[in-house]
Amino acid sequence: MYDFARGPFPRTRPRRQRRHEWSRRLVAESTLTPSDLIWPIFVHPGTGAQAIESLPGVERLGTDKIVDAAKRARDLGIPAIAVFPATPAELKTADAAEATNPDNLVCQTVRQIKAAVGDTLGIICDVALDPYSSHGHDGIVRDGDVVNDETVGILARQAVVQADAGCDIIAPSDMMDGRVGAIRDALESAGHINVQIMSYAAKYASAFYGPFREAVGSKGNLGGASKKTYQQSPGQADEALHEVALDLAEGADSVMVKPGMPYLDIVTKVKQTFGVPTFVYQVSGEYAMLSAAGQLGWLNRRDVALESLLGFKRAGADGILTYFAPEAAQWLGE
Ligand SMILES: NCC(=O)CCC(=O)O
Ligand SMILES: [Mg+2]
Repeated sequence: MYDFARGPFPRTRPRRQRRHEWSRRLVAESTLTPSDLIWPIFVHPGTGAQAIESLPGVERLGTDKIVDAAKRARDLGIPAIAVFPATPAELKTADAAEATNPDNLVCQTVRQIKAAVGDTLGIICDVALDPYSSHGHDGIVRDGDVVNDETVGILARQAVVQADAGCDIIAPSDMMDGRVGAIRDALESAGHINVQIMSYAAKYASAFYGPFREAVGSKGNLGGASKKTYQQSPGQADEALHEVALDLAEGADSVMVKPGMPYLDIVTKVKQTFGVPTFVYQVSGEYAMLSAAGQLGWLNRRDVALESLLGFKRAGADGILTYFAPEAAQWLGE
């Protein structure tokens, strides 16, 4: 029928299905649940909680706080946490020896959490030297170069001490070539055949990591130096697929893209190309940006956080590392 006063009636009206909340739910293509979230937690060797100025709402947790945080994660339905240490300055050295100390802060924390929650919560540990090195780089520096193969040998030992402590998922974030294969071999040789590897396969040399470096105290160590000789340049997409292919061939169980929001196209490409568990890290700068706008009243914290997380799911991510994890899980449960 044609109404000459009003023009043609659209036969297809996408708005029909948007009219009611039940209908929007019924046609929803992507959903977000607490099971999609991984909570990165900062730990320090003392007691009490320390604020992190550039990450409002995020704290470094002392030894008396960490078990409660782990239980909170579990009770909120968050499947796994990632533990990051703020290593005291006096333990940082050029050779990052503390990284392979079986009694370092991360290993102690993992043992403490596992003793309390067992296998009801997964624990992820980063493998990289930056929280332990006096120069702030992820690897060993020789003549100004971050040397690959020598670093890989240390990373493999770091992975084994973390697995010995009870870590469930080893997450190499260093971007050295060949480290996934070396870590896999080292884990197998040490009997850790069921310890997973979640590889930071496509990690970009990004300006969004600033607040994290404040949180683990590596900012001053790094000074103005960049990580561009090992992390990917922001314009690279094919190279990300190459990196993912290499890490899968070397034995990674899952892969990660990092940062998140500026790299959603990479998440989609990785998921569509490989069809493997694909994670994305909504990094500290992304959290800081959304939090700051929320504090200023320019954006609604809850709404932008949940929208950004759902966006990662729509892009193809199977899970998201995010500092919003406990808050988001709580919002999702309301
Ligand atoms: N390896 C973990 C990180 O580097 C996190 C970066 C961030 O949240 O900015
Ligand atoms: Mg690589």
